Amino acid sequence: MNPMITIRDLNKSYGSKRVLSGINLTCQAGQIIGLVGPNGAGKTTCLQALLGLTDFSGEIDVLGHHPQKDRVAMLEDVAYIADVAILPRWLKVSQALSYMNDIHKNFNLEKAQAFLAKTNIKTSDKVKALSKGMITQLHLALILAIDAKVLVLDEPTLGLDILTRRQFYTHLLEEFYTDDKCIIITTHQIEEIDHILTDVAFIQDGQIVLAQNTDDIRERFCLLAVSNEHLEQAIQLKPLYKNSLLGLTSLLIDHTQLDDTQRAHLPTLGDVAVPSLADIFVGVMSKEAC
Ligand SMILES: Nc1ncnc2c1ncn2[C@@H]1O[C@H](COP(=O)(O)OP(=O)(O)OP(=O)(O)O)[C@@H](O)[C@H]1O
Repeated sequence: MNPMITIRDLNKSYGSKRVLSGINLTCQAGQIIGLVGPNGAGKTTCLQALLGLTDFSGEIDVLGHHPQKDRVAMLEDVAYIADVAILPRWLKVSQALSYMNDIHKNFNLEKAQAFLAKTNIKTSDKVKALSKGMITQLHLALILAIDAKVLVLDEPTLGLDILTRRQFYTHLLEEFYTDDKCIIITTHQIEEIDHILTDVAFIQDGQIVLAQNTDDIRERFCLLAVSNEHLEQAIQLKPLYKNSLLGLTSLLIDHTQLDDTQRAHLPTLGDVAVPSLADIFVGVMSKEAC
């Protein structure tokens, strides 16, 4: 099956400043990819290139379209939520709904209304009377009601309270996602989407440093909790990251860096646990040598 999105050797500079270097990424139907990286890593720039919002060098194919040359055709099947939701302040919610219904052939009015019914937003409200979080909710209602094949979400829950953030991800899975679609999502709150991601791509200084299926990545790494007695031996395993608390040290270990004997020896040094994606992210991004 052809990927829905292919990015090959994507590079982007602003003046003399290189912000994306040799990015390669593919996205297949059914995948929910988390593009995760620290501030300024290049996440938004990468999504903007994908959406044809900025020029770039390299190759990008979205559903057979070039994002800049075939942008209009591409956008029929691609929906996008930017990290800043901007809607005209004078607009009424009812007008926003009918506008979307008129201009987008894949917009499902009932879906948007059902989403809004779970919020405090009334169709008679004007945008200027909504709080920041409510404007984000309205924006999400409008975008998630588009029956798009590809959904691109840049920090979609920024500014939402925790209940609404959870509701959003439940809604995303139950009402939007099907296995013939793909979703790319950036967030700083990786622990909140840990359970919905099929894949992650960690980006740092404009480069993908790790891209892997989430099941494989959880098998690849482990968290080893050791007491001081075994610490010296455990450090020989070249952990990516260590964190000491109350006499126990947690070490993030990459199994691929160990031989069979070292792997077998791990449980004799301490408790071995499956790390969260946030643990792995911190370990991989950490520049501190152990
Ligand atoms: N229009 C621009 N002109 C010049 N530099 C820019 C521009 N937009 C982004 N950059 C730079 O590109 C780099 C990547 O920015 P980008 O917004 O893609 O990062 P990000 O990973 O989305 O960060 P954050 O998590 O903080 O939103 C940063 O160093 C930023 O300063």
